[in-house]
Amino acid sequence: MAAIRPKTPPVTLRGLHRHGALRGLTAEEARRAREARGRPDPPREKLSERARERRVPVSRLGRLASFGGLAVGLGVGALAQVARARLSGEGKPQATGSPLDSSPLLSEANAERIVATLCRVRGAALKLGQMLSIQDASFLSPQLQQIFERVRQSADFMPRWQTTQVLEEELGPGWREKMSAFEEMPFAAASIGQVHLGVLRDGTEVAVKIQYPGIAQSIRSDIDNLLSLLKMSVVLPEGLFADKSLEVLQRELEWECDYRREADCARTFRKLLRDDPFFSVPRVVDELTASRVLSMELGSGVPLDQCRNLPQYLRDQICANLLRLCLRELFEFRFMQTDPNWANFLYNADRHRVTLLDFGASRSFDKEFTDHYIEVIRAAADGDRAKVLQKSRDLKFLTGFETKAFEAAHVDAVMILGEAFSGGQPFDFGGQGTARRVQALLPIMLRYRLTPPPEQTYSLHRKMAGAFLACARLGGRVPCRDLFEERYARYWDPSPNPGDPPQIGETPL
Ligand SMILES: Nc1ncnc2c1ncn2[C@@H]1O[C@H](COP(=O)(O)OP(=O)(O)OP(=O)(O)O)[C@@H](O)[C@H]1O
Repeated sequence: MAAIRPKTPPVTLRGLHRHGALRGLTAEEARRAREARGRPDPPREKLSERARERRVPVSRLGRLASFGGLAVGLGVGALAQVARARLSGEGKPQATGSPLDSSPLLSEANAERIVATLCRVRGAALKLGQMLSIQDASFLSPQLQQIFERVRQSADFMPRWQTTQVLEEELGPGWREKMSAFEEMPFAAASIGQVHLGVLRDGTEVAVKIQYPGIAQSIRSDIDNLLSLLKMSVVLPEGLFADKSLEVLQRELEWECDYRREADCARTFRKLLRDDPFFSVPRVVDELTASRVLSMELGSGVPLDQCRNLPQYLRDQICANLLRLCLRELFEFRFMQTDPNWANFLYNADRHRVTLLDFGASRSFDKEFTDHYIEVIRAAADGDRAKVLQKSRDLKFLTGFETKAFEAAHVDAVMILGEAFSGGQPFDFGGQGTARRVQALLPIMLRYRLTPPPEQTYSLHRKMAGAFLACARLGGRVPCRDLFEERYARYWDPSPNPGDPPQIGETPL
């Protein structure tokens, strides 16, 4: 196999196949990749030092009390902040220009309060916070971004008695006998569950995700509580959290709380990606899975945010595969994992492969939707503004009665995204500021939108934006046009492809 040179020429689709993005690394390449990262592979994630053992408030009243306490604390903190500013003669805090602007409520002390409360109640509010924290910096004020980032890194975990209670209720009293070992201390704490290491009787290591109690029942009230708090502290752009988006968010969170559904989605993805040269999906362990417990084989590797120091050619390959996967999910499987959290992609340098995690936010797309959607991208890639407009109407993204200003902003946004798919050269995500340019159009789009976008686009756009952002942060150069052309040709090719995966039918989505 050809040795990899330190500097490789720009990535092309043929190059991807030939030079290895779509195959594993040799032992020597893996060694170099590890060296480039400067340390050996940790076997798995570790809980942040800031995480603390704390009971999750289960009853609605208990959760409300936590939010109420925060509101009072914030008010007091803000008054103190304003008083201090007056006494020291400071003016109003500087506006950042971001749509979610800062206010005295976001002082350092109040930031602490918000972080502590979100970590304690976890659930929907924490999930919403996480979703916001992976947005581009131009959208959230730096203070809010920092708050959510800290929440993301420091969620608390349940005490042992609460963990055991959920395990017994879900798996029965004999759950412990199904494993030869079970680590009492979780190695990851997430918004709606925490993850423990277990070892099956045959020696297989597994990740046992255990849902916090009361989370599923409190989605609606948690979202309402968090939004009231956000509205107290920041100016939310009109239309951003319109009823429709909240409805969609609520439904997605309900899906995420159903671990049986997530297990089904993981099995489906494992089947769909069984021959993929770059991505794998861990096996679901049925006997340790129920509505609030999900066990899967342990994946090894590091989350993508720790791949920023890899050599350029490896980052290019990772990014190309991320986009290849997005296109396959949407236009081949019509089934997509829509949570773009970096932590859901574990890169294993030894195998030069990525293990996919977290299928709770998976959903399917109907053929009529993808038929129109692929043509919107086609038109954008070809620079055809009139067709972008027409296809957006076909997609019901626009009614046809919008103002000219709105139509122009919409087409501009699509064309900016389409740039990635239009050039003959690999697209350099590091240098484009794509997300920032689209964000600049948001005020008009939020203000003049006549119809809520089709339901399927909420999670799709979150995923696409997340994938673009991941590629930008990794500074990847990707032959997007080639990837799209290949997918487009296959999409409209009537002859069944021998390599095509089976159609999904069994997953209730
Ligand atoms: N099979 C696995 N192998 C290795 N690590 C795992 C596995 N499953 C989960 N984890 C770890 O646990 C973390 C949380 O798991 P997961 O993302 O499935 O939970 P979640 O509640 O959906 O989290 P989030 O709120 O981050 O979306 C992952 O980011 C990863 O670090």
